[in-house]
Amino acid sequence: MFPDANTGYTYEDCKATADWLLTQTGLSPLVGIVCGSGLGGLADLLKDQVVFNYKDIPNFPQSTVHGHAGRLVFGTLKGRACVCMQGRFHLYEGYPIQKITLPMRIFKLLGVETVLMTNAAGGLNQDFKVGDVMIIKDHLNMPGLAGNNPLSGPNDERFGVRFPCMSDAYDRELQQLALDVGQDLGYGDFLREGVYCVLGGPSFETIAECRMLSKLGADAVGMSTVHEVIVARHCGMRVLALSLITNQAVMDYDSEEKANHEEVLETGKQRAEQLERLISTMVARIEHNNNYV
Ligand SMILES: O=P(O)(O)O[C@H]1O[C@H](CO)[C@@H](O)[C@H]1O
Ligand SMILES: Nc1nc2[nH]cnc2c(=O)[nH]1
Repeated sequence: MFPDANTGYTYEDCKATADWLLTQTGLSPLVGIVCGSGLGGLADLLKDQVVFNYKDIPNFPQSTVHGHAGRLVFGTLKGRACVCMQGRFHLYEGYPIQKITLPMRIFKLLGVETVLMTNAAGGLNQDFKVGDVMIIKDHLNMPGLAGNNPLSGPNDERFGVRFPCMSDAYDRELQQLALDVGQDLGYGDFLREGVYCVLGGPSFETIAECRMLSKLGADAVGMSTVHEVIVARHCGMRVLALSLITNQAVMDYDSEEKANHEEVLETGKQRAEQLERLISTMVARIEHNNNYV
């Protein structure tokens, strides 16, 4: 379970991949986007695309999950240079945790300052409905609490400090911007804020686990994002993360509901257009001197 120090990539490995990408694209993006399960349509909005299949990128893992296309898309969104992961990596795919978070360090070395992430998640908060979009304000990192943290192993100060702070993991100004943009677009009815809990997966939660996570303060549960957030914050990028509530977590022994990936992808399809508009409007309003227009 504990990552071997040797499974990490060196700064030079990451730099070689970033330089390889920069040479091919000539585009230095300020915004990086990570698409969750079934939410990869966002990448299709980029203009003047340069696309790489993950299998062609040096050091990159492969996407193995349905709903994660496995393409890195460079281009412009609302005139801003962006790079978009159409598909992310998860612990349950069997990759070491340093490997699933490698793209965050590549983002940093490409020049990215702001990372916008999406994911599909189960709703634990009884006030949430399927189709709600939760702005993540904090997380519970279950694999991390058990010792599986992407920063385990030797620390390279060129990326960041040995003991990074996580009380400011989710940028408060970006959260406010998401709320403002959501209100402007008329999405107030389905926009929520809350705490995301990451588990290892791939099995969904038992009823007792859902009840426990809810008591611990989690509003939504999933199998991703947090590892990427930790690595992105370690190297100084600002982060906003959004959870699409694709299913209600089952909390009741009388319930007939059963969590399944098909429902997750189906809800993604239904809300994709609004999520894409929310993110692309945010991209247009992010300023990179740390201000927002
Ligand atoms: O978090 P993303 O990548 O959106 O995917 C979520 O959806 C899958 C389960 O349906 C899991 O991989 C879970 O983490
Ligand atoms: N762990 C977990 N991940 C999800 N991804 C989408 N829905 C869920 C869920 O209910 N549980």
